[in-house]
Amino acid sequence: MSWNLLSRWTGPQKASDVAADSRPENATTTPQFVIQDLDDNADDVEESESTPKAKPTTLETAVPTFSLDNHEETEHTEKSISPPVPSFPAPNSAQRASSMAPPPRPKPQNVKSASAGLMAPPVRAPAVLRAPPPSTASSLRIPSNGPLPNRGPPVGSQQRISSSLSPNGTATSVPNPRGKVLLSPGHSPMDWAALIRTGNLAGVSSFQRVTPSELKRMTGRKGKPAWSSWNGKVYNITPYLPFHPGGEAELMKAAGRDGAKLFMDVHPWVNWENMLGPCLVGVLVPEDYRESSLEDMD
Ligand code: HEM
Repeated sequence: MSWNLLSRWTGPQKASDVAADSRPENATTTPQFVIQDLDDNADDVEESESTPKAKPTTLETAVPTFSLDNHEETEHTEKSISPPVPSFPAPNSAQRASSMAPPPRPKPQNVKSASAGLMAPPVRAPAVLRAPPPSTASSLRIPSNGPLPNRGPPVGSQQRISSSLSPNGTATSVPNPRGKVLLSPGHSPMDWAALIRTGNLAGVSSFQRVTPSELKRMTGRKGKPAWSSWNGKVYNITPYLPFHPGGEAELMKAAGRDGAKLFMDVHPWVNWENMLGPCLVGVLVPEDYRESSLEDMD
């Protein structure tokens, strides 16, 4: 059956050329029949050539079961199967050869009475291993002389004298960002307040009429006093120079001229007239005051 069909499928003839009597009873010209027959043919070939084929087989050996009773036996089996754990680095390896030797074990101290339970005192290192004494050139060494850090200005210095109370117990000024200066002892604002209570500090015997040219000559230099005008009045600022918190140089800028603008630019809150009242020399008069006054008398 199979051989006849095979010769026809492979030949050039059509299915209609095949004789009706040569067809099997259930044979048709549809491909399904052909495929079915091919399958049958393949089975025949396989069976005839005995190609190895997987076949369901029944297990002849029983499935092993485990129980707690044979625990030791199982462990032993695993140990014997698993490979030995290698130590790292492996012996004779480069890592092992180059690695540092383990630190030596500390030698037991000479403990006289171990039963006492006390630790032995630390062993002093040999002198060659100890740090050398600090040399005089070391910049880290605390200086034996001079001011120590965070201990304030040196004793007897100007900063220490004027930074707190003065020797006579009065407050003194300290430098600050505004431009205050250090005042010498005995020249605090309190000292000035005490001084102006004593009387006249103008340096003149009587009230003066001061012309601008006269004011200009009173510069505080070449033995002359320092005068300055404020609101038409002339003041002798010479005695106040060492008491001025802004410094003598600053105050001297107003000498021989009107000091109102300089004064108000720096400290408009300060009361000039109250502070320099006993220093009042006189009033500022026009330059031709004498001539005009003489003319008025005529
Ligand atoms: C002639 C009359 C003057 C008097 C009575 C006087 C008085 C004072 C006083 C009481 C202070 C302390 C102010 C404070 O603590 O707040 C002071 C500070 C100062 N004064 Fe005068 N002063 C005078 C003129 C001047 C002039 C003419 C200048 C500048 C040209 C000047 C420059 C300063 C400066 C820079 C300070 C320090 C900064 C400050 O304290 O604000 N002063 N003066």
